[in-house]
This record gives sequence, structure tokens and C-alpha cells, in this order.
Amino acid sequence: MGKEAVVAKSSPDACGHLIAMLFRRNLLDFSAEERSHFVQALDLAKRTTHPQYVIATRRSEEILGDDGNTPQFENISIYNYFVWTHYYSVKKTFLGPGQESFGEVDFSHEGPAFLTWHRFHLLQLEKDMQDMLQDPSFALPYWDFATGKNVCDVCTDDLMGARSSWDPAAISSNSVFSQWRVVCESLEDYDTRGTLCNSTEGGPIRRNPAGNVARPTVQRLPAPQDVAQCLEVGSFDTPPFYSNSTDSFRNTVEGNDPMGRYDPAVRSLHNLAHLFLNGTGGQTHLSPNDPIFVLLHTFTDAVFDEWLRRHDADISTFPLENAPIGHNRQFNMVPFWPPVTSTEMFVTAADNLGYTYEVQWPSQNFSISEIVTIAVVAALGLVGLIFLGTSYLIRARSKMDEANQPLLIDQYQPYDGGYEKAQNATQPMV
Ligand SMILES: O=C1C=c2cc(C(=O)O)[nH]c2=CC1=O
Repeated sequence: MGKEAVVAKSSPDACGHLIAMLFRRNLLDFSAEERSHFVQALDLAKRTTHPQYVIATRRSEEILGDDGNTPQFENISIYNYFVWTHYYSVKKTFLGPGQESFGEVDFSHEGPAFLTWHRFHLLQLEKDMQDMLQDPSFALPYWDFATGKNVCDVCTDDLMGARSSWDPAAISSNSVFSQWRVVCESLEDYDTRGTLCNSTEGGPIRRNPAGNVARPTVQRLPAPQDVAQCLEVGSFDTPPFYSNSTDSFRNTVEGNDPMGRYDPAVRSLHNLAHLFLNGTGGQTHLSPNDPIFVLLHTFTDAVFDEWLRRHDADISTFPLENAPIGHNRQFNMVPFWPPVTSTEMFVTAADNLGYTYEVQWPSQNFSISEIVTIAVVAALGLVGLIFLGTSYLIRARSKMDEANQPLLIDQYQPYDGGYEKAQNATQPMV
């Protein structure tokens, strides 16, 4: 049995059957043995031909090849299939020779399906790896990227690969990931010749965390507070269901301003984590080639799942229509097969999908204005308490004085020398 997952409990599915629960854990909590097992599993997925899927390497117009008789499909490895599906979802649309390709269609980003698309993407890889390992308990771990730091803590040789000492944008030769070669990098071909990404591998993974000197705002990872604030955004998504949606949880976690305001210069959470990697992992058509992509997205999915749990999974703000192409609730998510819609993925994972996350969520810090309000209310309360306490003490004190000094009580006879007179009366005269 794989060590990544602890199948500690089971839960009933929609039909009432018991399904084992997978625990997606923080990669940094893995033991040395678990780390090695996970890295080897990824490497095996990179080298194992996908047992079920082939990829199309030409558009439907040319799918039978130049002679009209040679189907343009190729085998691909399990991991490279994961890369290819992401590439396909973001690829530009070829409009014809000599024409600029159309880049405004993105089936997996900048729209409501961002979270549901990537959730299914991860589930497919996880299932493929379980089958490859013949281990149904294999679970993908996550990278809690919301550290607020300017270092990549999973970039060590026992995990995702340290920085090479020779080239700051390369992976150390002690890591197996320095041997990985990327697919889908021939953008020029796709955009000018209308070809599609094929299974041919090219250059190595490039990664230079925090190293983008031209853009200081992407040299530091998101902070825990960004996650806490994002989880407070109440609506799943808002019109126009795009990258400029305000007060939208989806747009906030995808990576605009943590308060849900739109500022094109701002990158946070998921987008910031991609750009922080500064290399293969920061370019949308290529990013899954860097295996950190898997961990970055499991964490993003964990935030989504926590939001679904806290806000009671209300799909009413997931549009039925008017979202960008591919992003409406009932659309099949491109290019997954068998067909799957966002609605099917808009459910709490533990109750419906058989997995859950072990995460300690950061609590919300108070803003300056909230701190001032709390301080004023507390000060007023204190003044009130002091006033009440003082008046009570004064009243109690005066009651005590009355009890302890009976001579001051009105009814008591004032001293008039009567005692002495009486005494004198009983004394015999000498
Ligand atoms: O692979 C991705 C790369 C990204 C870069 C940005 C950005 O905000 O500039 N966003 C990205 C999302 C990705 O999925």
C-alpha cells in the first residue's frame, strides 16, 4: 500500500455505497520514505504510456493527415497527457494561414469553471496514478504555498528539486526532475501552422523561484491572510464571470486582489504562486510540465473545498449562461473525456468525491478599522464598568458607614450628660 494516503474512514456515496476516503496531505509532512515514493510515482507516470488515451496532434480539419488516410493521433505518457489536456484547454484558436491566432478562448481559466476544471484535471491524474501503481489509496499531496515567504519550501532534492548550483533557473542534478523534458513548447508551430502539441519532448523544466527581478511583486508568495480573506468572499462568482469580476470567490482565489477587487497589476494566491515559480510553471500553455503544478493546484482545490464547506455549496452564483465559452454550469469541460460538467465538480469533496484535505486554515486577522472599532467599544465598555463599579462602591461604603457608626443615626439620643447625671445620682455624697 502507498504511504501517501491513510484510508482511515469511509463515507457513503450518492447511492449509499461506502467509499474509502483519501486524505490529501501536506507534502512537507511526508516522511523520507513517503517523499521518495511520491517522487518516484510521478517519475513513473512521466515514463508510462497512458493505457487509455491517445492525443490528437492535428485539428479536426486535418485529423486524417495530408493523404486523408493517416489518423493524426499519438500515444502519450500518463503525466504528459495531464500536460496536454491543460495545453489544449488554453490553446489559441487557429484562424487560417497568415492570420493571427485568436487568444481569447480559455476553457480552464478566467471564468467560473477555473476551480471545477482543475479539480477534475487532478482527479483524472490521481486515478491514472492509482491504476498505474495498482494502489487505490494513492492520494496527491498539496503544497501550502501561502507562506508569505520568498522561498520555495518544496524545492528540495528529496521533493520537487532544489535550485541547481550552476544555473539559477535550472533544477539540481540530484533531483530526478532535472531529467524531465517538457512537451507543448512549440507555440510558434501551433499558432502559425495550426498544429497541436504532440508527445515530442523538448527542453528541461525551467524554474527560478522568486527570481523575477523585473517584477518585484511576484518575488514573494501569497500570505496566510490572503487565504483567510479569500474564504470570506460570499459569492462564488459575479458578472461578467471573468478576470475583472469583483467580490467573486473564484476570481479572488484564481489570483486577483484578495478582497475581490480587480486590479490588473495585482497577482495573488494561485496566479501569484504560478508567477513566483518564474519559468515553465508560470506559462499557461506549459505550466503542468513542472510537477509543482500538481501541488499548487491541490492546495487551490483545498481552498475551494473549504469555501464549499463554509458557504454550504450554493451553486446559484455559478452561471447557467452568460459565462465565457465553456464556463457555464452545464457545459462539458474541454477537453475531458468522458464528458463532465462543472455542476458535477461543485460539491464538497469528502461527501461526494471520496477525498478530503488535512489543512490548518489561517484565521482572519482584524483590519485597522476593525481594530479601532473594537478598541473604542472596549474603552466605552470599560468606562461604563468603572462608572457602575464606582457608584456601587460609594453606595456600599455609605451604607457601611451608617451601620458602623450608630451614633450618627438620627433616632439615637444625642449626648446630653444624662448618663453622668444618673451616675452621680447613685454615688453617695461624701
Ligand atoms: O499556468 C498558469 C500560468 C499563469 C500565469 C498567470 C498570470 O496571472 O500571469 N496565471 C497563470 C495561470 C496558470 O494556470
